[in-house]
Amino acid sequence: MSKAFPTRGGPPARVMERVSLEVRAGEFMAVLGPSGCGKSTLLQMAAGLLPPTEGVVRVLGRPITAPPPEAVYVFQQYSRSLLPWRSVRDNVAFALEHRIGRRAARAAAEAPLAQVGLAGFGDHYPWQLSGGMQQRVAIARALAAEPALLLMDEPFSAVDALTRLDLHALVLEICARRKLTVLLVTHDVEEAITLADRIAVLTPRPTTVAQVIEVGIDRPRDPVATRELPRFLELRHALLERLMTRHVG
Ligand SMILES: Nc1ncnc2c1ncn2[C@@H]1O[C@H](COP(=O)(O)OP(=O)(O)OP(=O)(O)O)[C@@H](O)[C@H]1O
Repeated sequence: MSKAFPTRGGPPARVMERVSLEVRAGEFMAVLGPSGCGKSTLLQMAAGLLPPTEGVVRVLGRPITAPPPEAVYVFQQYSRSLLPWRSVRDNVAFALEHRIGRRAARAAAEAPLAQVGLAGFGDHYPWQLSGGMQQRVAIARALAAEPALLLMDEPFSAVDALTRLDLHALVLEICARRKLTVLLVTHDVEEAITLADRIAVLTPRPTTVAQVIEVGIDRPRDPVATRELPRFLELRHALLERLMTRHVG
């Protein structure tokens, strides 16, 4: 698919040029690219939130023009995606209320909260929690919807480095337990290697897919020990070399 945005008076800004990417069922794919290359645009198109200028997005073989019911989206700005006037439990219940009603949704919120390590925090409000805990709430809300497809836009970039490692461990654990297909957009090379089965590397604008790399590190993975493996270091080196701006052009 291709994407161009209209500009005032000038020719359209071509952001994406014939991007073709297939995410296999049950796979964790990371999309890695330099800042501003169009990663969020790509994810929004995959989510049916933004139409491509040319081409088509298919989810489970169906062309989509609106967010598919199988998918949930986790945003970078958890503080903006949680509802501050609702308790943690009611934020998670929000994902289910339209299907099963408020009371049943509240009860169903407990399991995903426990799964992200927040059992006992249901009555707190988002603003009473740390950034990492708030992002856990957002992940619990995503899981509550029992999605087949999880779309994540730099979900860990707003938290500190140690919290990020904790959240990586959480995501690895969730993916080991549930059969999820994940598309994660990130500019963090180490995050992509730690979490993904394959990494799609994007070029600067107008964006195309430069390469799709098989990570080839066995699971279960530990986010700390994985960083010391020769394969991790080899991939990290190759990806950083490719993505650093001095190599662009
Ligand atoms: N609605 C829009 N109208 C015009 N231009 C847009 C629009 N949305 C995005 N762009 C442009 O498209 C390009 C890609 O933006 P996008 O946010 O997808 O990049 P990104 O790779 O996610 O960036 P970052 O890594 O900084 O988050 C940018 O140059 C941006 O200015």
